Amino acid sequence: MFFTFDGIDGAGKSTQIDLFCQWVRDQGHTVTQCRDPGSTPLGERIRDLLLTHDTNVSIHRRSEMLLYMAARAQLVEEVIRPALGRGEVVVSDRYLLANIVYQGHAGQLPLEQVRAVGEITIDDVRPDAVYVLDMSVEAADQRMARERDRMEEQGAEFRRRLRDGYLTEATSDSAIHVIDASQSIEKVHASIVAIASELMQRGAST
Ligand SMILES: Nc1ncnc2c1ncn2[C@@H]1O[C@H](COP(=O)(O)OP(=O)(O)OP(=O)(O)O)[C@@H](O)[C@H]1O
Ligand SMILES: Cc1cn([C@H]2C[C@H](O)[C@@H](COP(=O)(O)O)O2)c(=O)[nH]c1=O
Repeated sequence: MFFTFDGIDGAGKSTQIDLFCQWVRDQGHTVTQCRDPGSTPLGERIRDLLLTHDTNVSIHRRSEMLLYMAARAQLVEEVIRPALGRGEVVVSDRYLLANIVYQGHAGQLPLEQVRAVGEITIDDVRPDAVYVLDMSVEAADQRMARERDRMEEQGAEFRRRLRDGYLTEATSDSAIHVIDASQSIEKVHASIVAIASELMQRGAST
């Protein structure tokens, strides 16, 4: 099975992914954990380009969208598809939804273009569940007591469009589960596990 985690920066993705991967292992499964962009040599180079502050490198929003897409195409072919083929559970820190929301809804590129290129990158490798960790921008900001990367520096208005974008996408895609990330770490984990348990049981019985 394939699970992805997404949401605005600071909502607690890393914390929940670690807990979730451990829970999946405790159920007796082998887990392949990856991040988008990243987790391949090409993807990690692209990640560096996209997230590092470098005044000598300007990145237009369309170039940004395509760089994220290229990293993901490589991730699918080098990591995700092979792991699913081996029968492993794949857990990805972000995936196509982030492209649609960051570069489409918040970056204001035409959504139909982002979706169309996105379909090329994933080549039918779709998550069984997409967890969107949702909380107010102000509360997430308070959790981000660390140095911000290039994407995280885009201001409150951009971040508000991100949150709205995630919530909008969730209304039309039944694979997306919006989780109230303002709850305690344990409660957020329990909500995530409840959904995964049901999906895994359903998968085992078909
Ligand atoms: N439910 C929670 N309640 C209170 N604090 C939390 C909760 N979840 C995470 N935190 C804290 O908030 C901070 C940010 O968490 P984390 O690094 O998991 O989120 P993130 O910034 O979304 O992740 P990423 O680095 O993948 O973008 C950390 O200090 C973490 O301990
Ligand atoms: C996949 C993807 C990601 N982003 C943004 C979202 C984050 O700000 C960074 C990734 O870093 P994190 O460790 O996952 O927080 O990149 C994006 O803008 N578009 C994408 O497709």
